[in-house]
Amino acid sequence: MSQLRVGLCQMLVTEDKDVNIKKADEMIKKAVSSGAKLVVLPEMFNCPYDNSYFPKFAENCPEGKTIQFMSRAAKENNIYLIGGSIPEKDEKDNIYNTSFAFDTNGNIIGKHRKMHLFDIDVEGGIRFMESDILSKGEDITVFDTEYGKVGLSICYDIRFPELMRLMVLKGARIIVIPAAFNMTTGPAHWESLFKVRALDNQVYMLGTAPARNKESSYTSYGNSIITDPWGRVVSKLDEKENILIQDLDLNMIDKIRRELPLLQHRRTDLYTLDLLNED
Ligand SMILES: NC(=O)CC(=O)C(=O)O
Repeated sequence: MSQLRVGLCQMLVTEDKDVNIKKADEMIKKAVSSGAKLVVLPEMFNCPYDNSYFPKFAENCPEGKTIQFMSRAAKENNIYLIGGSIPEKDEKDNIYNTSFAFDTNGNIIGKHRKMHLFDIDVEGGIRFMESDILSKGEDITVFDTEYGKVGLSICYDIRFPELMRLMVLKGARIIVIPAAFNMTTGPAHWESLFKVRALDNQVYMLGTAPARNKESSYTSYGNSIITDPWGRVVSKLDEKENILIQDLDLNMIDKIRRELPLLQHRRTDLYTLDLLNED
């Protein structure tokens, strides 16, 4: 398959989980009616991005209400669905920021627990400490689709080039990043990060953010974005609720990797990037 139409749902997240699920359902259907075959939701799409909400909104896998909804939505709409992220609770009550990916039959084909927690304190800007509540994920996530391998990470994970490169070494041709940058780091870093990660790794990068909600404690930057393997911004939203629909030319990945063989030119005789603890 050389073409893939994707739909990035930049939805407004509220304090009501049911309202959020309903909104996600409507936006997925709209993306599908525009021809999207892979649909992406934003980080923490069922819950305000705020530590105080995570325990209350957290769900166990696979029985959680949001997880069941996502599986149904993927199957009913015959799409690959990357379910942004939600607070996920394990059997020991540890809470993770987790992204679930579903195939067209509603099966979970990927599950990424945010690996790098967002603990920052910028003078005159934002302070956020995910690790006060959340636990770290341990696994790199790459899964197969009929369009090729897809890598999945969440928000702050994009700042770690080693993780992005490891996904590419595992075969990722598209990297999906459900995210929620803010009004300090968004204007400064969002677009540059998507451009440089696409350029370095010669992949499509897809970033889906929540729409900006001025009433929430954490203000999302929005600006959902797609960058291509040449490092260009292909398409981008502003801060408002909307769906970004875009065709990806998957042949471009091979063309650029052939013409400018960065991945082959790595000096692996001099340096390596090792994945520790691989199963
Ligand atoms: N919210 C995040 O995880 C990351 C973020 O906003 C940033 O890296 O900036």
